[in-house]
Amino acid sequence: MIAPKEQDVKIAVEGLDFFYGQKQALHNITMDIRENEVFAFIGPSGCGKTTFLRVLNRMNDLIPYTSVKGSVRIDGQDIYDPNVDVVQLRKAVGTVFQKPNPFPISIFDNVAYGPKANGLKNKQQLMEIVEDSLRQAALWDEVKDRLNESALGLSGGQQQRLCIARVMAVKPEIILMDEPTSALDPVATFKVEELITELKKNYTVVIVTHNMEQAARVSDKTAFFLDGVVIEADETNNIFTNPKQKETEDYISGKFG
Ligand SMILES: Nc1ncnc2c1ncn2[C@@H]1O[C@H](COP(=O)(O)OP(=O)(O)OP(=O)(O)O)[C@@H](O)[C@H]1O
Repeated sequence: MIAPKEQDVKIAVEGLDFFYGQKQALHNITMDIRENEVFAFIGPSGCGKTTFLRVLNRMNDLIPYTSVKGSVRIDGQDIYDPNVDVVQLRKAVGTVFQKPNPFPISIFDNVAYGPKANGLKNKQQLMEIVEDSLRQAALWDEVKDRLNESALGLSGGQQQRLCIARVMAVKPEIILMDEPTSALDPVATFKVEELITELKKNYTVVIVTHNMEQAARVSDKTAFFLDGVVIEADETNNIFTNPKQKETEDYISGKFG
């Protein structure tokens, strides 16, 4: 019998320590995230989930007094190498934030913003990218007749899918999502969760969530963080049904958090 092909490692983190000034927020994290997988980070407030997500596209560089030890490789390349072009890195590794943050311009211009900033002027090509990105974000049918209207007129759930389309438009390889549904109602949350499952066909998705049911629904792998340490990372099913560590079991059974 031929063994199924192992998915390629997309993000390889090794011995990662992270500091805000003197304060160490992440301790010796080693983790592989594979291509076309949805990887969820769970854990109580302040345990370092967002900090670690931001390590993956050097967003923490924007905060002074931070420092990193260890390595993060994407497709084998160390992203903390001084020669890395951070702007290119953040295009390849896009972020969707907790609160939808569309620009106060039209729906079309929101999605076209990145490609235009990269120098694309051809109207036909821009239109194709906008349509394609909105389709991938499962928003096209809802907005195709109002592309020139302000994005601020969309519902919260539509705005979040617009922000996902905006990330898609610059053709990333990895999408980081920091509690992407925490500001959304259950129907909008369901749509974004469906979308995440669809996105993994073409992208690697890393998601921070407070919602354990959400992690169980959308992710292939889950890492449980506690006080800046990854206590356990495994297939999501194992984490929720057969955790190896007592801390994980206590957390998922609601004993703390
Ligand atoms: N800009 C900052 N400066 C100093 N310390 C920070 C900063 N941001 C986060 N921290 C600290 O780093 C630790 C990890 O925070 P982080 O936001 O990564 O946790 P989290 O698990 O994402 O929390 P939450 O679930 O509440 O968003 C916390 O102790 C936090 O206070």
